[in-house]
Amino acid sequence: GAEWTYTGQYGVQHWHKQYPYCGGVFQSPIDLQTQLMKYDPTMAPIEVWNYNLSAQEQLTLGNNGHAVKLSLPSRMRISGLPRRYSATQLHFHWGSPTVPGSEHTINGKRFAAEMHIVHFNSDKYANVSVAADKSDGLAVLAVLIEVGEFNPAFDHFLKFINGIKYRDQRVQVPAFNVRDLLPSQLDEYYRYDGSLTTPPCYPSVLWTVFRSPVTMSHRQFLSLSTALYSSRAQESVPMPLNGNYRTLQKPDHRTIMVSFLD
Ligand SMILES: NS(=O)(=O)c1cc(-c2ccccc2)cc(-c2ccccc2)c1
Ligand SMILES: [Zn+2]
Repeated sequence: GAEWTYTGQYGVQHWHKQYPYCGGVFQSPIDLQTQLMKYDPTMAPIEVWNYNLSAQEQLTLGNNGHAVKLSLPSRMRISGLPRRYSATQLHFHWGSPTVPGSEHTINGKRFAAEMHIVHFNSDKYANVSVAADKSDGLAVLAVLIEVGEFNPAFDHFLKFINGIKYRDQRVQVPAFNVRDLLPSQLDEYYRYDGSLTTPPCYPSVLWTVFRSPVTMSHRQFLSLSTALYSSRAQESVPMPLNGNYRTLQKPDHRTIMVSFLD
């Protein structure tokens, strides 16, 4: 599609001109505020299937100019949701080394970064392209990231990040256990109906935001937040890729279901 960025003349306030849904309802991300929350005792722990990929398999790590993304095989699945969803990719949103850049906030607290594992409703749709604009098409697992303890799981792809510094660069990386990127507890999460947080902003995402953040070390976070450019290698002026998080959207009278009581 046409160009879009996070700042400037094609920044987040302008997306709706090229992508009408971006100006629509049920947009993401939102601030997960206590007063919008409702405990739902029927929300089961999220279960992941086939997340433990073997190192013999290779995944494509790419820089699409807006984020760093890792392709995932569709046999990776999640359950504990109203339907069964198959994975397609994971990617990250961050700020800068000194400015936090998660997309969702919790009672106004913004975290250093946020990882999204994108799944599509494989019970109902043949592939993610068909599912992407359907109201029951996508389910995204969101993991909030804080700077703290070193996390070896992130190094499975961070050690290759200098191979994809520029837009449209891709490398193959050995697969690994993607479960290790998730918090240890998958039973406590926020749930709401929302949208893609990038154009075309389809209102097609069942969001699951885990309550517990994960950590990566400051050195790992510097690598994620300073290694990439949104410009292509041959462009004369390199444009650092950071601050790739959308502004908070209106709650639009949505209720945020929570799987925990305290
Ligand atoms: N942030 S997100 O989770 O809502 C999201 C989902 C998908 C997505 C991916 C596959 C199928 C369908 C939707 C793609 C992006 C994206 C991020 C950076 C640049 C361009 C697109 C972002
Ligand atoms: Zn995302």
